[in-house]
Amino acid sequence: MSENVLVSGVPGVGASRVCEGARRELDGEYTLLNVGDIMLQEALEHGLASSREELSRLRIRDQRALQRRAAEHIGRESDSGSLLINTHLVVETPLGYVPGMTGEMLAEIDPSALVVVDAATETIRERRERSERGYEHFSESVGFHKQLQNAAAFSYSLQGTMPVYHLDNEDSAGETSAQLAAIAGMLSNLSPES
Ligand SMILES: Nc1ncnc2c1ncn2[C@@H]1O[C@H](COP(=O)(O)OP(=O)(O)O)[C@@H](O)[C@H]1O
Repeated sequence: MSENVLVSGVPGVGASRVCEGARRELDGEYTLLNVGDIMLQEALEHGLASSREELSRLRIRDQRALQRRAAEHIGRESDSGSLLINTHLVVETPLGYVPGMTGEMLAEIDPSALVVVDAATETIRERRERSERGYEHFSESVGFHKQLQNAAAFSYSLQGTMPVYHLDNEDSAGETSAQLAAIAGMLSNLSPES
């Protein structure tokens, strides 16, 4: 049976790097998808946005439609095997924070586990400054974003049956990747053969 593992982190915490490392360790057992990339691809195809920043500036209604399409895409991908899904549980927009997932998306993706990648607020700020990925449009409210994300994680958990796992990415990203790979591997081993 295939498993879907949702991985979330406040932008800059290192979730992408950790997911990429875990994917390599899992050696083909899981495919890595990034919800933001899928939404951006959909937005490009429909002429709605041409960058991640523009994506977060779309009307909430349009963001919802893109989220729905991304979930459908992921649902189709999960028919072919297990997925590591890098997403944001809480999205920062110029008008405030909005949920990165909806009940409808969760029902479509049906994750087996939700992993929150975490680090100290100051560490996240420093990583944003050092990174070339461009985090300039995010506000300084990293601590608040983290609080919302943690609240969102458990409220999403209540809507389904997935446990929430906390991963500390304060030190070596390689070690955090190995921990994520271990969780994903454990889930695969728990699954009954179908
Ligand atoms: N454990 C870590 N130690 C040091 N730097 C890290 C660690 N994890 C990530 N980084 C760095 O932090 C920056 C943001 O990481 P990235 O994976 O792009 O973040 P996210 O996907 O969470 O926005 C990158 O420059 C990355 O190399």
